[in-house]
Amino acid sequence: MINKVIRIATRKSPLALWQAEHVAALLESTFPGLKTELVKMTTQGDKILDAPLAKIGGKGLFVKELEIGMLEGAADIAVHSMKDVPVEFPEGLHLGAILSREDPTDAFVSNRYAALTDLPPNARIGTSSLRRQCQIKALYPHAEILTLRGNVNTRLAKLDAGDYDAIILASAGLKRLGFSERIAQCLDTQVSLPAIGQGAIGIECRVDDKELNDILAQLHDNDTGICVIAERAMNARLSGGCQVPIAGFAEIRDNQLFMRGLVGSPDGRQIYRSEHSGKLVDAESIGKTIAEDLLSQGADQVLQALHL
Ligand SMILES: NCc1[nH]cc(CCC(=O)O)c1CC(=O)O
Repeated sequence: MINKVIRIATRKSPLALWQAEHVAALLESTFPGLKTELVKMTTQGDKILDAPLAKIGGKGLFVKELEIGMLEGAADIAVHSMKDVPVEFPEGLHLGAILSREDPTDAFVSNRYAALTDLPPNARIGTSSLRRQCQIKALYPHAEILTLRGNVNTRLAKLDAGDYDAIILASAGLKRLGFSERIAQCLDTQVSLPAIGQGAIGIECRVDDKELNDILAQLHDNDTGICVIAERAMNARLSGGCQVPIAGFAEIRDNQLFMRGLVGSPDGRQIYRSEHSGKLVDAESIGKTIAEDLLSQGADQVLQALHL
């Protein structure tokens, strides 16, 4: 019996609440006696809905307020989509656990077309992700990419209102919220390489809370953790947030780590790719090697142009 209440900081979007409630249920079922409480917060990323995230600073917009909550003692843990978590943590905080990954792919969602390849050349596609934009434009240079912000439910409503021929969203978010039937096609990772950490949920906590860290360690999924380490090592070397056209996706096959990375220009005209594999214990160096490889191909120029 653990007599303890864990206060979980979360954003208020339906997906954030689903993820926080998922962690609450996991904790309560794994540790009899343990109770949880949700501490609902609003982040900068939730407030600024009219600008593409890339233009308003990107990094950490969805996590900062939750981190301050933990440092000030208003909450014990914060539940995040790993995709939204910057590679550097504030002093005193770290990841206590990463949960097993949900479907990492991007989803093609449309009310008129069954697959990306069915779209007419000048189709209107909704996404505010430069990573998705870059990969779609590389394949379909005539596609028109239109801004699409807001939470998953809002984005589906905008599609239904007829603003777009199709939209691209993370499959994981749609599946978690019960919208699997809205997915026309899960895009192959060769077509749309996912974002670093996509589909994985991370639990952040204070470094110094030993009892809490021991509890969280039991929820940790080792394989997902290794893949996310490799992906984030690539991102650290490229100093990219989730709002730059960077993709990175690691998988474990036959006890080997296999990873692919990509950097491109938003218009899809330049696209650099790299892949490496190796031992699981070398996850971090595999991610870093991919980053070095991309930089040596010319990715640094693409990234610099975006940071101006
Ligand atoms: N940037 C917002 C965000 N952060 C995490 C997810 C999806 C869930 C996940 O990747 O775990 C989404 C929505 C989306 O990209 O469609």
